[in-house]
Amino acid sequence: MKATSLPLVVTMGDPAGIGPDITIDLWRRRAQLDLPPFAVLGSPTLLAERAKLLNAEIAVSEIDQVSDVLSQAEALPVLPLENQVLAKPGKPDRNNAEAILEAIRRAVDLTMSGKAAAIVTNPIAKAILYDAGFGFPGHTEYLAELAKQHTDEAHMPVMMLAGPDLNVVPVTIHIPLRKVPEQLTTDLIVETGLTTSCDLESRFGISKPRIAVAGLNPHAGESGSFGSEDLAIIAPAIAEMRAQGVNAFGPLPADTMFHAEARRDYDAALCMYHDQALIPAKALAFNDTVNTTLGLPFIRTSPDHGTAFDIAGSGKAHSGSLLAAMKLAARMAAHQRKQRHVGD
Ligand SMILES: NC(=O)c1ccc[n+]([C@@H]2O[C@H](COP(=O)([O-])OP(=O)(O)OC[C@H]3O[C@@H](n4cnc5c(N)ncnc54)[C@H](O)[C@@H]3O)[C@@H](O)[C@H]2O)c1
Ligand SMILES: N[C@H](C(=O)O)[C@H](O)COP(=O)(O)O
Repeated sequence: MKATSLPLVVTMGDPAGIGPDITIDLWRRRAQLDLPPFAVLGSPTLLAERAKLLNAEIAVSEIDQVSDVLSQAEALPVLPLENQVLAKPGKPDRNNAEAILEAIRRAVDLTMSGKAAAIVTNPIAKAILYDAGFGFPGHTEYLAELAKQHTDEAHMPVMMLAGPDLNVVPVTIHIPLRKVPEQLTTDLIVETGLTTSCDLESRFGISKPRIAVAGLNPHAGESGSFGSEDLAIIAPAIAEMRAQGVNAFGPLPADTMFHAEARRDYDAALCMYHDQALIPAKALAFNDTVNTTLGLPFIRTSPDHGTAFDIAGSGKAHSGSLLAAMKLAARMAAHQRKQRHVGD
């Protein structure tokens, strides 16, 4: 494994999903994959059982602190959770909710206290957590709340799906489609665009990132004939972003902005709702795209897929997106370290 100054922390995700499977698969192939060092926040027993089920000949070791990762390379290093984890693959259980959330909380604590370089989250099933009283739509919004608890400042989290040939940002995220027009405001688009531009520069090293802004309606509204939001809400947001120094342009008709030639013109596409952004990203590169949260005081990445309960424990889960998430987290952490050195 590649030496970086601090390891990553990888959360267990829903233990009944494919998080354990893909984590085990990457560990099994760690030498050939040149993985950054990492510790899993999860259940050593569950991971050992899942490895056995998958016929993966790996050892699992319980560690006390993240730094123990650096001195042992033989067994998958796991920081055990205080909450109990009992899970059968493919059978989500709300009794695991506390453990799932504990892993996320502790990952933030470890990263904010400087013991880990970045957080990589395995997928969670949101409905299970809602049943158990979880009050946030997903990781993205929960991580912003945890960041606030650490810093006493509000943070607006921005979801970006980063793929080999396409970065997309949904301005509205986990809301019903019918609520998109009412929640889409010029201010929200501007704030999302500013964070995207700033973090593409500071975390990805892209100088003066080009931000293509999608329209909401067919043909970006066809001059107002197919809807008013493109002219009344999105165009003023682009003007404001440009006034604040962001290299933004649009609104573009969403159906023609994702083909290969169009993608060469921008570094990220700012999209108006979840599926407008995530469909092209996942269609182009499902196994290589990473979900990352911008706008927070720590680095977080995640695979672009969900818990895939239908294939958990079967050996069919592709681990490419988790691999890409780990590598991107390590790359962003290294970039941040380099920038801090320059600033010293
Ligand atoms: N980062 C996250 O925590 C995250 C991301 C997306 C969805 N989810 C959650 O996951 C749950 C299930 O969501 P879904 O069914 O819409 O999406 P999903 O990504 O879990 O599954 C969609 C389909 O893709 C397949 N698939 C997914 N990942 C795969 C992989 N790595 N290898 C091979 N096949 C794979 C699944 O078997 C399934 O057929 C939901 O509760 C959702 O909220 C979580
Ligand atoms: N919207 C994401 C997707 O569909 O891939 C997913 O739900 C993950 O969201 P969080 O990272 O907020 O859990």
